[in-house]
Amino acid sequence: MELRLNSPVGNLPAVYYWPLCKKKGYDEAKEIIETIVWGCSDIPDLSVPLKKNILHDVDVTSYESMKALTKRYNKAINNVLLLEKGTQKFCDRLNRVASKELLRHIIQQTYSAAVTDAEELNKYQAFSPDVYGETSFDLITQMLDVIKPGKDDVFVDLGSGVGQVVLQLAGASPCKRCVGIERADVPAKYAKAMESKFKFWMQWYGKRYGYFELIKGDFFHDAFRDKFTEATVIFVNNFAFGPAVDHKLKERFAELKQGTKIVSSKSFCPLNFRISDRNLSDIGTIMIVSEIAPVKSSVSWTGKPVSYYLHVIDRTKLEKYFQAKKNGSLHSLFAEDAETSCD
Ligand SMILES: CC(=O)NCCCCNc1ncnc2c1ncn2[C@@H]1O[C@H](CN(CCCNC(=O)Nc2ccc(C(C)(C)C)cc2)C(C)C)[C@@H](O)[C@H]1O
Repeated sequence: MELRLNSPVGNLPAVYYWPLCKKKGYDEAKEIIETIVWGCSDIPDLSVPLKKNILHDVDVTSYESMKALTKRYNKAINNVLLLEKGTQKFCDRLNRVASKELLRHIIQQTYSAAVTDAEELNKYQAFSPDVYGETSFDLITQMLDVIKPGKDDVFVDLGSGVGQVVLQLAGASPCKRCVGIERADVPAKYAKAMESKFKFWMQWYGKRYGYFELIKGDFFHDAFRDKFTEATVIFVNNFAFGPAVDHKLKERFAELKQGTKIVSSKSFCPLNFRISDRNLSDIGTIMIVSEIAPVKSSVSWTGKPVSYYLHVIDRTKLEKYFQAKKNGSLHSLFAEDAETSCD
């Protein structure tokens, strides 16, 4: 016994099977109803019938009631598609960027469909993937408001897990490429399913998304050196990384393009780093670091507000240092204040 939902833009329908799934954090009947609401959200003519007729008097525990609900929704969608066929109205709502809230719903729906056994994913990760919509989604949205990536940007998530951040960037930003690199078998396996479910749902709603790839591998592997050199925006949730990994990342950052932005949960260089003859090999000599103030919601599990760090690659900092040194004005600029080093 199946329940079908027609695509509001005439693409392949979504198919659910009865009995529906209902477990911690995943209620398929609720998802069907939310998907019907979102499916109608771009069609003004349906906003009244949606409440008065389509969603009227639904019993999610009864197959007949759910079947009748999907029939009313599919009939309404078919009528609209027939009316709009070939008109400007149809073109106007096709391949637009999804709203933030719709994208949140799509990433949740993608995760629920792709990750069939959430227990298999280790749960100690900083932002456990099964509550992505309630936690990380807003944080990433805030970072996008700070970074404002454009159509010429190439985004990389270092250690991308099942790929939710990459999908959010692909759906919410104009980046020409979004890349995730994940080495562990289980998340990398689920990332494949996430990719296909995300593409299905974005087409179902008729929403646009940028080119993205979720790669399996260790981001330190030589094969991925070009992923660093081509990147212009890098996110790395390095809070739990050890000094060895952070050190090796700094070696990769030394090869980044001028102007590349790195956002991380632990800074790669002290905020008050000052170039001196004693720290010329530190990564701080080629990057400008700043703290991104936490929003109200971003408290960590310790309850205290956490900060994030923006690093911008700027080699002119080093050039200015040598220039100043050359024309001897250095000692006046940098009095004998405490020197800091990066490592
Ligand atoms: C030489 C050496 O020491 N090697 C050992 C270390 C290997 C390092 N190389 C790795 N390569 C590929 N993937 C690896 C390697 N290290 C570990 N991961 C994977 O990262 C995943 C965890 N990810 C999160 C997955 C979801 N993506 C996010 O949460 N992204 C994200 C990014 C930035 C932010 C902000 C901007 C807010 C800071 C927020 C979220 C983070 C915590 C690192 C796990 O699935 C790990 O398997």
